Amino acid sequence: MITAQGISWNIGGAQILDDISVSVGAGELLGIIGPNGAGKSSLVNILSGVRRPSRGTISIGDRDVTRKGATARSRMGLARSFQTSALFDGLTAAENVRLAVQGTRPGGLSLVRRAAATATGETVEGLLERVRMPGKAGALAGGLSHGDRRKLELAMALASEPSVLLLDEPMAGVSAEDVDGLTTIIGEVRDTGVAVLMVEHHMHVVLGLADRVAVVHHGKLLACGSAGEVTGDPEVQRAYLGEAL
Ligand SMILES: Nc1ncnc2c1ncn2[C@@H]1O[C@H](COP(=O)(O)OP(=O)(O)OP(=O)(O)O)[C@@H](O)[C@H]1O
Repeated sequence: MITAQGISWNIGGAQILDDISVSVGAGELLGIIGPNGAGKSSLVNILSGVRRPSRGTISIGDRDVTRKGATARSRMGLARSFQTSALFDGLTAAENVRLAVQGTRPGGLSLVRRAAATATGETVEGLLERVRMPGKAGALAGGLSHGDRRKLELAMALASEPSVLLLDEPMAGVSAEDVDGLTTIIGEVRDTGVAVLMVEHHMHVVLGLADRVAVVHHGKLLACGSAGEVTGDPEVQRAYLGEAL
């Protein structure tokens, strides 16, 4: 569904990404792991169109979107969540989701967007149910726990019924209990046929949930394969020296 080929990114004289190629198919979850500063968020920014790569190409479906911006890519079925919160704290959970749903309406539809999105889209209530927050529709976003805020952000990212979902640390700062809940929800999203690319530091989550895992280190793709393949890779083990894999 989304393919990046030979992506390099230089900025301010520094090479942040070096010849990275990854792809995620429909109904597949690719986990991206790597030490701090490895270039994971930079890769998500380039895939979503927030940043332009110095070299390489990006396709959504069979369309080359390398020169398309974030808005055009979102019209083609791409959605993302951010490492930092993008919620309106003074609005309720339902109001936040409603804004996200309304934001998806004016854009034109494309062939790549999932067929389900050609209808009016899921209702706000449906999205809140999907992230297990039906009872919190009226709660102010600013008063929600970290876990619920992450779920709400996920509901908002799902408002456009994306075919490709990019998640940048969707479980950052949440309790262990909420990590389990979010893991289940993200797995369900993948199982509906969405191509999910997830950057995440919770190693046990990535290794348990991802169909394939890509390891980024110093801007390079160190390994990509099943959880067993990457954890058994000596180069990956060296990159994570001292950390449990
Ligand atoms: N706009 C920018 N200008 C200059 N350097 C940048 C820019 N964006 C990112 N970098 C640098 O690129 C490197 C990779 O950053 P990035 O945020 O992609 O890493 P990361 O793997 O997501 O890290 P973390 O796990 O800590 O979030 C870092 O050294 C960062 O300082």
